[in-house]
Amino acid sequence: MSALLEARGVRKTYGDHDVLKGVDLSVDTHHVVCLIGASGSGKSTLLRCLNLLEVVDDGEIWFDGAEITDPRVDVDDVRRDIGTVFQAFNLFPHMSVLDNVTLGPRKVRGARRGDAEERATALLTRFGLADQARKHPDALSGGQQQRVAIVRALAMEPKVLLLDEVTSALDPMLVGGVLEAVRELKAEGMTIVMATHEMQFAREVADEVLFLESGVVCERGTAEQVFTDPSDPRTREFLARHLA
Ligand SMILES: Nc1ncnc2c1ncn2[C@@H]1O[C@H](COP(=O)(O)OP(=O)(O)OP(=O)(O)O)[C@@H](O)[C@H]1O
Repeated sequence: MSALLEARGVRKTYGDHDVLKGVDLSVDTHHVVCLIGASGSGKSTLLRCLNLLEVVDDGEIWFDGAEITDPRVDVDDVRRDIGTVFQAFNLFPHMSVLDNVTLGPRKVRGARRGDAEERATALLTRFGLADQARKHPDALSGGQQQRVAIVRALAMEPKVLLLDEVTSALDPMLVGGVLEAVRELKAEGMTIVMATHEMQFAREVADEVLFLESGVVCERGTAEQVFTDPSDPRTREFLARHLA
């Protein structure tokens, strides 16, 4: 079976800074792929290339059997199926939690309000947010807001979820609840690509781990291989600092 989402030789340059230097990535359905690496190594940029928020300078992105970097592709169509959750939750502050979650299904997928609300309520309940549905985001903790952002992405029924440092902006006390939500998604078989600084979590959930340094994938393998027997000295050095 071919991969659901692939990057083939992706290059991205900002000015004279080569941020991605020919990155290959292959994500199978139901797999969790974790991107690890130092700040500035290119993890977020890679995720932004995968959902076409960035235009790649070279290489291709393939999704669901089609090359989506082909200029004839409708970007909005593609993004409907690729859910993305960012470090800063990016909820609409003037809308209730429920409206934040139902907006996409109603406006983009054309769902009826009643159906969208029913589904949103079921998702909010599953992620422990049923009591928050009528509140505005600023009445919620950062961890709750991030779980709403995950629910909002799920409400669009994406085929893959891209998670960009979803716990980095959170108080350490609130990280656990968000990681638990990701754990649940994995258990349900959601396909996920996740950039993270949470090494223990990556080790626990990843089917594959990619270690990026300066826009190059230095190491890739199962979590077991990468975390217990890394072959590249740069990975060893990084993990020695971050697994301590
Ligand atoms: N829009 C942009 N314009 C110019 N440079 C950028 C832009 N976006 C990212 N960069 C640069 O690209 C490099 C990679 O950034 P990126 O955010 O992808 O790294 P990262 O591995 O996700 O880092 P972090 O772990 O801190 O999120 C950094 O040097 C960053 O400054």
